[in-house]
Amino acid sequence: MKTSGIKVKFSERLYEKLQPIWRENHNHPFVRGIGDGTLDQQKFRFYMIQDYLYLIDYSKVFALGAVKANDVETMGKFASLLNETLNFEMSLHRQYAARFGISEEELEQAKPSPITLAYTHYMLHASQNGTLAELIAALLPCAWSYWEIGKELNEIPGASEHGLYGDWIKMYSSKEFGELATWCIDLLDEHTAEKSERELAKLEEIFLNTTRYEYMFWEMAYNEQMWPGEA
Ligand SMILES: Cc1ncc(CO)c(N)n1
Repeated sequence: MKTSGIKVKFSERLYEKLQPIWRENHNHPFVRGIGDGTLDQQKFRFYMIQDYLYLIDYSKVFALGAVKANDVETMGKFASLLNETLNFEMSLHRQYAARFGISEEELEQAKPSPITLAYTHYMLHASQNGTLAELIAALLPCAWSYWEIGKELNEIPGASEHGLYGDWIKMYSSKEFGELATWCIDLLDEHTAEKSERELAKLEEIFLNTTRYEYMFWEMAYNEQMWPGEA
């Protein structure tokens, strides 16, 4: 039996599915507040600390990617992503922390909120127990959704020049960050080209779960949500 010759890239299929969640991200008061500069600084401070903790575990997913990769080129890419996250992206957080009077030590010793913990543990679980494709499906929404948000906010006149939030917008709309996101998208497409529908369905579920966690992270930050009974 002949089937249609046109094969949709897996990332294109995911792009369709993630639309409703991304729309919620872009409309979220936290994201809008970064864009128009009205976000409460206290909420941003809370977010920065939680995001730093998040990125520590996210970096470990890249390290696991290097372990699971089957060729030197992919290993090298994961090594670059690990380096970029620890030494480029996270330096943004360290700079913001310094502006808020938070030491690096305090940053690392902060406690993760329930959502931070749930999201990072879900990603680490999928990465440790799954295939390389599952690992990439788990990590992709992070880079991809931030790049989209960064680009969108960068379109707002003056937003990237804002005294506090401008640097955040510059980071996530930057060419370097975009390359990181694009590389993850391409890698997922490469690793899913030959997969069965059953495997793709599993990857889609993982991808959509971390996409949902991205939304929940904005919500958590906006509400400065810690454990019940804790400030
Ligand atoms: C929660 C979260 N998702 C994505 C990114 C982008 O790396 C980030 N810094 N934090």
